[in-house]
Amino acid sequence: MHEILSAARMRAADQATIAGGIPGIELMEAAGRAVAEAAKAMAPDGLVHVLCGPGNNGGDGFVAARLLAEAGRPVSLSLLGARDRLRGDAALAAARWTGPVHPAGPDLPAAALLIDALFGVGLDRPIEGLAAEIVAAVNAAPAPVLAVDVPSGLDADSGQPTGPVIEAEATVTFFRKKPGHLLEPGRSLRGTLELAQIGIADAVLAETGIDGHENVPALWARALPRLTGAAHKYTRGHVAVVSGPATRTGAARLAAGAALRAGAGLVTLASPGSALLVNAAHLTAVMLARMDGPGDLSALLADPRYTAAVLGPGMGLGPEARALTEAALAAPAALVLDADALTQFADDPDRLFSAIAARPAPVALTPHAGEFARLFPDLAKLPLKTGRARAAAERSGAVLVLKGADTVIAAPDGRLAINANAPPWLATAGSGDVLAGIAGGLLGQGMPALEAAAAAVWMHGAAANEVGPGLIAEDLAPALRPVLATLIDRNGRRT
Ligand SMILES: NC(=O)C1=CN([C@@H]2O[C@H](COP(=O)(O)OP(=O)(O)OC[C@H]3O[C@@H](n4cnc5c(N)ncnc54)[C@H](OP(=O)(O)O)[C@@H]3O)[C@@H](O)[C@H]2O)[C@@H](O)CC1
Ligand SMILES: Nc1ncnc2c1ncn2[C@@H]1O[C@H](COP(=O)(O)OP(=O)(O)O)[C@@H](O)[C@H]1O
Ligand SMILES: [K+]
Repeated sequence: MHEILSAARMRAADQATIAGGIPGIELMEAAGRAVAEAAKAMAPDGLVHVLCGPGNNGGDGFVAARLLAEAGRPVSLSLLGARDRLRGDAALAAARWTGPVHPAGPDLPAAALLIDALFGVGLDRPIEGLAAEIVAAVNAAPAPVLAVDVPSGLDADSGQPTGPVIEAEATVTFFRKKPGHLLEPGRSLRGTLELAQIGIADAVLAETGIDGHENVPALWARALPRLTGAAHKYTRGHVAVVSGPATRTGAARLAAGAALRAGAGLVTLASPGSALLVNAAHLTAVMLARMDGPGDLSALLADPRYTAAVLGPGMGLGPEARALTEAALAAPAALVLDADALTQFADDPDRLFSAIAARPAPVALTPHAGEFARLFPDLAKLPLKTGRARAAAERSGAVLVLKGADTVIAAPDGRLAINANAPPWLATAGSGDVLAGIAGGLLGQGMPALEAAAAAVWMHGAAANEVGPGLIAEDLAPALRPVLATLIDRNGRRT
């Protein structure tokens, strides 16, 4: 259920189902039924007004209107375009509606609920003219809006509005979610999302392929580190986190604390001598090692007990800082490169990618959009965030975590997950450092890189939800405890 389908793949799934013998009108009846049920739940009484468009999305609206009327609800319906221009299943669905069909316009009746069945995945250009006036009127109306499949005007693949767009309280979509339901601003515009099954068999996915998954625990829960009674701290991995200079140490400590909380057996902060005292004053369970330059870091990481290292948070730019990252790239540990450790390679990204290609252990890169554009200036111009992440993972050979409200995680082999559990109060200084630490903690426990990165992003969002508004980055690591408790039971088993 967590696969994601683009508009084109969704059409292919519809078509394959119809070719397999299930008439399209049956799918449309099932879709309309799901919309009608959602409408009843949203507005238990009062008028439901259904706005139908000229394609099959409008067809779903005709079905929902009929079923609501049959259930005794007052229903009115308006159609954008001429009734005799309706084709195929939409024409069939309209023929089964026996109530009046009003011409659609911006004058809306006072309704308890508006159903937006104007445009679905067939939208292929910006909404203009009369349709745009209707969209504006719907958004200005006091009634809540239930969108059919996608809020009209939203591009189902990118999550971007093509122009004027409906702001929905809720959306019912069919068979599988579309990328635009999870990518911002689509995720905000669609309101709550219900996934309805309409008679398309899961088996069609083998034929259509998928565009990725929603990032949910089912994707990676089986890869979580398994704790047995025989565990000792060295079986749980040792993570090194590289500290910045004396005036910029907080970010690395945030990452180190998060790595420990994510389950690493030991975490050592590798600190320049000049920053040792300030770091020491703030650390307890996290250990401290003096590290003055790339030679020291290479020597530290040559110890095979170091299973992962995190570089970037508060690290700084310039040749010395970059030499540290080069030393880490040459070491055997798995790596998380974040923030400055990415920007250090802005002048020569290929050098980073060839170092990644040459090392046996995995690397996760965790850029936000700005850092991404420095490493992948050409890819930053691609229209889809999913496409940007996928192409960057392929080029770099690393697992790519393209952060934001809608973080996308991509592997070089094409696997991809879109994260949708992060609340906006995560947008606060230092929260990215915590994410890098969680990822390092999971990688250090031997979790495969895509799974570790996806799990880290999900846990980060879940921890932020535990904390709630008012969150500061320091709150996140403690909040991992209740999150981990939902994933791992008291016997150390994955739940
Ligand atoms: N049997 C099935 O396949 C099932 C499909 N299902 C449902 O069908 C939906 C997809 O239906 P769809 O493909 O007919 O496209 P849809 O979203 O209704 O819009 C296309 C229409 O709008 C027009 N148009 C486009 N852009 C426009 C614009 N900016 N401004 C103005 N007009 C514009 C375009 O006409 P054009 O002018 O381009 O000729 C065309 O008439 C899907 O989201 C789901 O809800 C479910 O019932 C399950 C079974
Ligand atoms: N609006 C938002 N909603 C949810 N998560 C967000 C939002 N904005 C940022 N985040 C998350 O917060 C973190 C910010 O990281 P980053 O940009 O590196 O900031 P910093 O360097 O201050 O830690 C990322 O994990 C990102 O996914
Ligand atoms: K719609």
